[in-house]
Amino acid sequence: MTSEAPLAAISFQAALLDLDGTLLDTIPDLAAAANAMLIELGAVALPEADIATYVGKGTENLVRRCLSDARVALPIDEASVARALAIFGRHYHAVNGRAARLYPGVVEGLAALREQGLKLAVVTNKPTEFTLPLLAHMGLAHWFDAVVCGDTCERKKPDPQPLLHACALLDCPPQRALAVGDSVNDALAARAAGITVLAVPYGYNEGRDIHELDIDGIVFGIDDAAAWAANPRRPRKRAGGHP
Ligand SMILES: O=C(O)COP(=O)(O)O
Repeated sequence: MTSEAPLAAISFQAALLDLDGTLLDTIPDLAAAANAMLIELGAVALPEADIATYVGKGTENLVRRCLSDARVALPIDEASVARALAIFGRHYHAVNGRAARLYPGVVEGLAALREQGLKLAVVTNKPTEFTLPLLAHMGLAHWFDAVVCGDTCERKKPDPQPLLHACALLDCPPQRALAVGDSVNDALAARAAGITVLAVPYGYNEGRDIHELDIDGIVFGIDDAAAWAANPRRPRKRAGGHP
């Protein structure tokens, strides 16, 4: 496909869905665990809205960004980060899924994508130890033919490796896959993998505006993404262009 080709020419075989900020609002649980960690380390708690901007590049990055926040200023040498990560993990396991909420249209959208014959995968930077229990707890696990987590591949999003791994697991050429995410990590990973990518506006995107992203369109939920997949309605934009 060239950058000018109409997207209507694509018949998608798989949807690769981001988790945090796309399928589920996980910020209340992530923030509760991060703040329990900070308090245990003798630091102040941070506002949930600020912690939300630290989500998207995996758990270790979230912990490092909390420790190095100017209001916290805890050491970020390897031993300190490893200790903080263990504390965060203990707290997150205790609350994972407790306050998490499905975004509107997720179940309807997953059903519609399946109805269209697409295989479904979750591709998240969240580690496996938290992802699998969360999908089970939220009643989502049965929808997915593959789950690729932050520690499944050598590299995380924004590297294309996890999306390409999901394509291989689903036996789907990248050109026939549709990624849906909420952040720059999803957009960059998909572009590098040659995968069509949509973004939802209600997620985290590290506090940035999704209009800055190089993507193929904005959709307002997974139900809207399914409608888009059935009838791609916007031409692919050049790098830097708005959707
Ligand atoms: O940083 C995270 O753990 C969240 O990752 P995700 O947005 O790729 O699901």
